[in-house]
Amino acid sequence: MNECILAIDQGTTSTRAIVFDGSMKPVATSQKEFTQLYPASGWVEHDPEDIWETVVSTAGEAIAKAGLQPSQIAALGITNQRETVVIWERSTGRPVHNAIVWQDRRTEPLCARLRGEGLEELFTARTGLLLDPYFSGTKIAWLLDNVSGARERAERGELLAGTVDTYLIWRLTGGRVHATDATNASRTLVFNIATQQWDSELLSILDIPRSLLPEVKDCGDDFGITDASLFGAPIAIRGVAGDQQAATIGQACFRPGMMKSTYGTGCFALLNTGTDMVASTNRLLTTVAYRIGGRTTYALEGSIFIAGAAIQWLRDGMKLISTARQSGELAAEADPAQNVYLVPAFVGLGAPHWDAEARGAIFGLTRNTGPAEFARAALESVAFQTGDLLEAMRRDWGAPAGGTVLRVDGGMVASDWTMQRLADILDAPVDRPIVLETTALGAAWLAGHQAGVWPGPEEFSKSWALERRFEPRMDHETRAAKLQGWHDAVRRTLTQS
Ligand SMILES: Nc1ncnc2c1ncn2[C@@H]1O[C@H](COP(=O)(O)OP(=O)(O)O)[C@@H](O)[C@H]1O
Ligand SMILES: O=P(O)(O)OC[C@H](O)CO
Repeated sequence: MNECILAIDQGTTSTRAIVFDGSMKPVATSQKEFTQLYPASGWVEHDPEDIWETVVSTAGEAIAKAGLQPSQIAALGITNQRETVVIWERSTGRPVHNAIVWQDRRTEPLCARLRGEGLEELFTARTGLLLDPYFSGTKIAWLLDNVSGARERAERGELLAGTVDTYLIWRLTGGRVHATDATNASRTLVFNIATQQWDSELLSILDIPRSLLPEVKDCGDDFGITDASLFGAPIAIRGVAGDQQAATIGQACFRPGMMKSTYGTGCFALLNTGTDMVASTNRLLTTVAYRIGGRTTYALEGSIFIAGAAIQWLRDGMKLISTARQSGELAAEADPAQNVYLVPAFVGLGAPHWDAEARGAIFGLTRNTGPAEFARAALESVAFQTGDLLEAMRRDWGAPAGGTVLRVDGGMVASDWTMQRLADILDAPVDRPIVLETTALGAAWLAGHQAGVWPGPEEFSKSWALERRFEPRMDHETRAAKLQGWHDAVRRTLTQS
């Protein structure tokens, strides 16, 4: 029986395709970066054609590297950068504009107007989100209002919209399937997470025609079959989830209280809250963790916009290092007596502050401050921000029975120094698994399970294996002093108190 699964992980800066064998191990990978477009300050776009090209080429390459015929792939799972939106022509598949990326801040004036009209509470109650430019809804509204003829064409039913998964499913199936999954839908600002339906009142506030939007399916479902001409044989698309939710699945966080944090460009921590839709009083998001067999599991999410991107800034902007790996080596040389704090609000601050107008700041510089202190401040900022998220989660949900254990993944967790500092600042163990491609693994599991060739959640959970646990080692006084310094730096960076 064919038990190999292909996963496509369409991320913010690159696309990865990974083939997993029947024992759920990655056997072949292909990765391609693509161009980031910054047409104006605070704007971030992707050319959908770039996204498409990297998906098709990496998928083909991964299948070939695995030494398989496409017909030997049991199913395809898709996971994707969330919130990023595309609008395209129903008849040709041609996008009417570049994709507007999750990091893009152009819709802050619209968000501010809606907040000013007192609508945030309504949006939060229905969607679990906040009125921040991060989410898809205001981006769709911007496209309809600013692309010539788009609104009229949308009203005539000529256009379709979707997050990146939806756009890929449309193209992979040769324009036959317009669908998304519940996790991606839950990031759009127009999806009611309690009823699991598009919300007509929110759609009307944002003036988005319902006909633009896809059908919302379970994460493991029938999303159609890829056009045979793409890979040489049709492949069934059986799993879809937003990348942070896929990582939650890949980390086997299936029980309430289990938590993962992914450190890529940004950092996203998700706490499984089971069937409880916990409303945050600490500015966290309530979101769909996964929907399997018609049953919705929820999560509390803390989203930080800059994590690894701060290391890219050290490398490409400041030119203090030539590889990301050097950041940890440099940080280890920093002077313990210097208290330098970086608040990486390069594109505003996400959870729990949600200050779109804040910008990055550095505090505590002296004549002795050098590259090592900058590197430590950048890496520590990731630990401090995670600490703020976990504190908010504790307030909203309480401490998990048996104490907090954080499962980590993403490019940055390669840094032992950062993981140790994370455990120290959190005062909690940090678990790094052997398989770090948890996002792709989560999508693969959804597809493999749905296709009936991979085991259920319990059996899958047993395959999760620890590579290293980082135990907290910092003394109480040092941690308390550092946290105080960090909170003081954040307070001075915020534009609103
Ligand atoms: N050894 C390291 N130390 C610190 N940061 C690292 C290290 N290796 C990679 N990174 C950071 O991790 C990020 C890449 O992680 P990845 O999970 O591939 O991101 P994404 O999926 O968001 O594109 C980059 O921002 C890079 O700066
Ligand atoms: O593509 P990543 O890994 O940077 O993840 C982006 C998130 O999905 C944004 O919400």
